[in-house]
Amino acid sequence: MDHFIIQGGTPLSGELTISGAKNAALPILFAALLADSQSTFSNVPKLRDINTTEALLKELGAGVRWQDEQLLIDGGSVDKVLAPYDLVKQMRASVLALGPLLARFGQAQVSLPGGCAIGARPVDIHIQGMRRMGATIEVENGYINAHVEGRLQGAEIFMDTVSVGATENLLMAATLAQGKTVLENAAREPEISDLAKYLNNMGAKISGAGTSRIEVQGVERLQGCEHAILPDRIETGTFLVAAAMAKGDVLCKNTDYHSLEPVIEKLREANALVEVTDNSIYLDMRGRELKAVNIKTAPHPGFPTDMQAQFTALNVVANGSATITETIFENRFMHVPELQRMGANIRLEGNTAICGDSPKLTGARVMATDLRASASLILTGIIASGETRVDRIYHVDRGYEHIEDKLSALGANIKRVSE
Ligand SMILES: CC(=O)N[C@H]1[C@@H](OP(=O)(O)OP(=O)(O)OC[C@H]2O[C@@H](n3ccc(=O)[nH]c3=O)[C@H](O)[C@@H]2O)O[C@H](CO)[C@@H](O)[C@@H]1O
Ligand SMILES: C=C(OP(=O)(O)O)C(=O)O
Repeated sequence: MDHFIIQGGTPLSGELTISGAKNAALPILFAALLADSQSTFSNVPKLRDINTTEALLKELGAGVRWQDEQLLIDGGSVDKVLAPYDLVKQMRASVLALGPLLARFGQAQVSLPGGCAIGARPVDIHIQGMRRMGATIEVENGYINAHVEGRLQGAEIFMDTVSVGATENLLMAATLAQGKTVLENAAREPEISDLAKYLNNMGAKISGAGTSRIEVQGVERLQGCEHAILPDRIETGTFLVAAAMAKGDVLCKNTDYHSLEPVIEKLREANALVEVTDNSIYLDMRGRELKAVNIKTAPHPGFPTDMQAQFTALNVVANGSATITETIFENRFMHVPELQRMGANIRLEGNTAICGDSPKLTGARVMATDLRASASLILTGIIASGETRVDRIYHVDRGYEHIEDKLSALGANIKRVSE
């Protein structure tokens, strides 16, 4: 298994180009299953999760190929409706195959994704919503077995928890349903708006994406089209935090500050100078005092849980004490014991981490437990004195494109070691 070796204490300065968003690309690539013709995607990040998605789409019979940095997906040849355990277990987002397969073929068999390091992550809201649309769904032998006679039927669906994945799955299913679907208490993440943009370009009739009430007028057929994946706000935020922690400066290009407002607000509160243009964000922390900030995660437009671990690391390096409260996932503090091994002064109380001053951070051998936890360990390793080894970096490769190359270009001393 690969690991990273980081020699800490190097300054960070420079610019980088932000990749396409993993969390937009995944639902959008699955949405290509709704069409009987080819879609062409640009700005698709090169990630392990994208490789897994390609493998699953191929398994279902879709045409999948890269051409000149664009990913071409043809749903016309899909001839299977079974998403097997071996692929789904590698990536929870595989459950997003359910809505498109059921809506287009009237049946789907998708392995239950199971829990993961950050929480149990059930998919009951996805299943209940599809039942409301007329599907018969049984969960047995670890699989979600769904079918519907004829087409799904439009329905009014109130989701009692704000769920990004359930909103996406039901939105995709509703595009080919008969009649009108209303999704109430829908998630408002920018990735949902990007999915709706793609679906509308395919011929869907969706309004209200990006608000908590989405209306979908079902259509009989969708066709492939071109789509550029929106920039990754979490990758952007991670690099902004890295520069703030290292008291350096960074220019993130090909990004979108609108989707990052809660994060930028917190970076300014931490005393960073942040300047934005239409497609770039510049952060300068040189010669400034980094101050700890209180964080409470919430669904968009609140502070994103996917930036929580990175801000925990920021607070460890910053002056003063502050609290980090995680409200989305019940177990998203796996990075804390690893950060403590590097000298971090953090105390956990329920769903809150209390971060105090940590006068001495030293390199250590630490283990990545999930994607963003891994990022927090890498960023702390860049600040700590001496050598840090980060094990199990396959988690990082799920969601960060060439993170070691991008950090090295900014001045970090980080090397991938393949065993
Ligand atoms: C691929 C992708 O886009 N992943 C993101 C997506 O995950 P994902 O879509 O899995 O997260 P959700 O928004 O669904 O989860 C939010 C909360 O709802 C709960 N829940 C969800 C569905 C359900 O049927 N029942 C239920 O109880 C979850 O356990 C969690 O506590 O949104 C999360 C919250 O912003 C992000 O951290 C992930 O990076
Ligand atoms: C939790 C994340 O992703 P996933 O939902 O794919 O596990 C993430 O991107 O931080």
